[in-house]
Amino acid sequence: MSTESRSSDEAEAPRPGAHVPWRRKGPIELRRRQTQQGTADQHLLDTHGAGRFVHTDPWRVMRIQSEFVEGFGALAELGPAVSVFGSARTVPGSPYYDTAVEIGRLLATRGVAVITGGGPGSMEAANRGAVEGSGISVGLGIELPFETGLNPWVDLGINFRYFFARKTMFVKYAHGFVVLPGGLGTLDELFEAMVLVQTGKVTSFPIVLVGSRFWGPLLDWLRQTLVSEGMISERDMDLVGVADTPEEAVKLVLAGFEEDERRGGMFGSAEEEWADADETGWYGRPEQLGTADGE
Ligand SMILES: C/C(=C\CNc1ncnc2c1ncn2[C@@H]1O[C@H](COP(=O)(O)O)[C@@H](O)[C@H]1O)CO
Repeated sequence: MSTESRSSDEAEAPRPGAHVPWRRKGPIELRRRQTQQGTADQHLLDTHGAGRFVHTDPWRVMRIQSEFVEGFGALAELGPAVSVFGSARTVPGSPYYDTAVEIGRLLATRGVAVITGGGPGSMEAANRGAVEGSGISVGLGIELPFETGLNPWVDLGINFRYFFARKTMFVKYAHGFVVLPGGLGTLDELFEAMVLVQTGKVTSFPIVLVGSRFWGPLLDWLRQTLVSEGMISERDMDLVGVADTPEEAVKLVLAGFEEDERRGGMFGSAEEEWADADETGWYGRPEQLGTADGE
């Protein structure tokens, strides 16, 4: 590049041979005052700076990484599992609570582990059902300002600091979602799952909404507003199924799972999945296919 065509930023860059303080830290190059940050060893050994260092972004990246490592390690051998979502405020003894207990129990008796957010309400209920059904009861807790801790029915619990690391576990280790009535947290989890299926980041992943009375108005809005305004396609409405009983919910969520097992594994070939898409309505669209494992 000629000197004339350089941008003003580039014009400030040191010419070869010009003396400017310069350091390299792995892939990062530092010049001038940026070189005066001290070395990693200095930060580690300097007792005055130690407290501040743990609040830096590189340190946070290590913590984030460790959450993935811990989560992958703890759940790698879980076997077939379904994630169950629903309100943290569902009251024990209420119809929604009892429904969640029964869903957890039915999944457990079918040999399917139950994964929840590990909190109170419908999460606790589903974990309780899993224990009552002699199954595996998993809780992926989240550190919140108002600490609630893992519910007492969690047998395998992991506490996360970061929502996004925790969310990865819900999807990576489950073969489908059951979504009970809930508030913002539940809606967040539902829509994230729908987007992952819609965009082909996960495949053969049934999402079952429990309670047509509760979910009906939302589904009507999706159809009447999002579909009619062209924001989603009519086929996107097939990303979710609706059930009104625990038996129906478990049957729907395991139908996709059993279909997948019949094909010989967690992820049958993408081609096969798309070929079946019209019949089952569970799968996204071939033109949106990313990679089967979402990476
Ligand atoms: C609000 C209360 C406790 C909060 N404790 C939670 N512990 C674990 N996971 C939670 C908690 N709150 C929300 N979640 C996640 O969101 C979904 C429920 O949120 P909603 O807004 O109640 O629908 C749930 O699936 C969790 O993953 C005590 O009242």
